[in-house]
Amino acid sequence: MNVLEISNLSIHHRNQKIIHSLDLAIEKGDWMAVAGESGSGKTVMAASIGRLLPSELTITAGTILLNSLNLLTIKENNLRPLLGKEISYIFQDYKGAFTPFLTIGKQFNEMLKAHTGDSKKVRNERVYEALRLVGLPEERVYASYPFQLSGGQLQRAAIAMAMILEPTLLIADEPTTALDSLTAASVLKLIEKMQRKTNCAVLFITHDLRHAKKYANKIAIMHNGTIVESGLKTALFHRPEHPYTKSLLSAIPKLKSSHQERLMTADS
Ligand SMILES: Nc1ncnc2c1ncn2[C@@H]1O[C@H](COP(=O)(O)OP(=O)(O)OP(=O)(O)O)[C@@H](O)[C@H]1O
Repeated sequence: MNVLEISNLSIHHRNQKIIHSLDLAIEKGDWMAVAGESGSGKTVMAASIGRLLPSELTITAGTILLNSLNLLTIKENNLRPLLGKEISYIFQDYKGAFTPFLTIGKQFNEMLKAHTGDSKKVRNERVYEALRLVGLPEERVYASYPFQLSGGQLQRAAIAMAMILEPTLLIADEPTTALDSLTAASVLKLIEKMQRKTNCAVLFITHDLRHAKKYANKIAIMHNGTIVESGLKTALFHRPEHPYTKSLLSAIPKLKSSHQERLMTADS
């Protein structure tokens, strides 16, 4: 069954089409990578799912179903509790995941307070466990302000926050672009671990087809505001059909041997 089903989505900026006739389906446990050139509409598409678009962009057609619930027509009051609980986001700008003036622990606590009836003691235990799970020293990070953590630590904390309520859909919009390659690899492995634990669906926006190749089971290729081709990774890599997909694949650096390929994907 599809966790997420986007059908015939169109988004405009005034008279300009940003997204048009876009279809995408993601099943439970899928890691769907969306790749495509800069400006093709990946971020706008991802933001539209949680109705997080800036006001100048308008959804002009389509449906976005999350477990059969149309996110585009439900009332704002009913949508808000789903964000964080059913749909979580991780962004490239991990600094934006946290308010600068509150400790990380306080921000986790507020999140749990908003979505659960847990007591303070239970909330604290859950926060410690969530931070431990992503490999952070829980007591120190709990008491830290965002600026006291490194980029990699902050992105780990952002992942812990995104996953603490075990959402059905995790949307990761270029989560590693701002990180060095070793930290990026560890962050992607962490998302993989969290997905295995919860069996959530992952919508992974990336520039890097090597990341898509390594982590995703399905890939969608975006071009000029729509998805031109999508399907199982193996099929798409071995038998691309759309000319744009073919040109994108041919742009991946050619690898001389499987040994070199292993080296390349190990640090990416
Ligand atoms: N707030 C906005 N107002 C007007 N146009 C916008 C706005 N946000 C995005 N766009 C336009 O929508 C198109 C898609 O942008 P989007 O950020 O989704 O691309 P992208 O594929 O995510 O690119 P990148 O890989 O560089 O992040 C672009 O032409 C962009 O200029």
